[in-house]
Amino acid sequence: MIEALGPLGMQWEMVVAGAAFGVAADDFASPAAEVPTAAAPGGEPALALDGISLAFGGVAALTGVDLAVQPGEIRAVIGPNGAGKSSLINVISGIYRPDRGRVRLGGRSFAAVPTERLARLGIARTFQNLALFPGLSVRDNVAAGRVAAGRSGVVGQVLGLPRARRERADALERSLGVIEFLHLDGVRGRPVGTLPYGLQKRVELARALVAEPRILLLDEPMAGMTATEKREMSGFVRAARERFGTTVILIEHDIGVVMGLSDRVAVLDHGRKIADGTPDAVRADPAVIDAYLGVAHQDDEEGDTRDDARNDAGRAA
Ligand SMILES: Nc1ncnc2c1ncn2[C@@H]1O[C@H](COP(=O)(O)OP(=O)(O)OP(=O)(O)O)[C@@H](O)[C@H]1O
Repeated sequence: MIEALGPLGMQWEMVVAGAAFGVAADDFASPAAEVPTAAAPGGEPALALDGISLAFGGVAALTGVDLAVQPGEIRAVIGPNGAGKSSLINVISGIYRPDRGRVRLGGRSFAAVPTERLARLGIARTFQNLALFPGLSVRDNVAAGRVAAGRSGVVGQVLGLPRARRERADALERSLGVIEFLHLDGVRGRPVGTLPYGLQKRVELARALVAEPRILLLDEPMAGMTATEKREMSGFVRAARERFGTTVILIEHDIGVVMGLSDRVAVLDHGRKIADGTPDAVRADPAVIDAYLGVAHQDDEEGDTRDDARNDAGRAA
């Protein structure tokens, strides 16, 4: 199957070079920031946040946020604009270092998650704004998601050493499996930039899944999609959880999608977690209704008729 694909040539080297710095930086992670946790067999969450606080200047983005996500759970984080959702996902993926609190992952506790080791910690993510290589094919974009899992390094890749060749073949084979799983076979040779937006978002999901992450962070996976595309995407996220046992944490503005897809929903407001429970419990929670109705009321006063998260959420509450 791999031979039939032909060589990827320079495109593959570009992908490898793009990912190389993250792999090399692994050696420089600060050991002081990482503490083994006491294992709690059977009860250890896939991911836990303990008392996370983060401020930008005088603005408190997150205040004392706790979150425990169980293995295999689909967990949404919602909240009005500016509630702290992106900050939370950026703390989990190591882009932001919290001022206080710790992140527990895979039996380790971190003051700051080492972002260059995300793949090895079993975390993959998608981005709010697409972060694909538009000129590369779907297949090569998806294969790029395997690069950080490789151990041959950029020199081995460029020199075509045996281990690098094996890793490359393995990456392509696994990519084809995920491409088939997400029904992207028909476009696998197409440059990603020529695909409709909804399909590009699906390619991003494929690139995250090919790393076989234990935890998948989805940052607004349905943004800009049509209702049909959102339904399809929800089905693929659910199928991914079922097939790979992946734990999914998603930020999503479409409350209808969130309520239909998630096992549990955490609600942020002004950087604090105000609710956390099943979709039905959260929908009926007076604190959530207050938070969203307050925002909706403010919008009315401003004459704001945007179909954004605040209005969606207000309707849902
Ligand atoms: N890099 C930054 N520099 C300064 N302030 C920031 C930064 N990132 C976030 N903030 C502030 O922190 C607060 C939380 O922002 P955050 O983007 O996490 O919220 P959000 O819930 O993701 O919002 P949205 O739904 O609009 O994306 C806001 O007041 C925001 O202005």
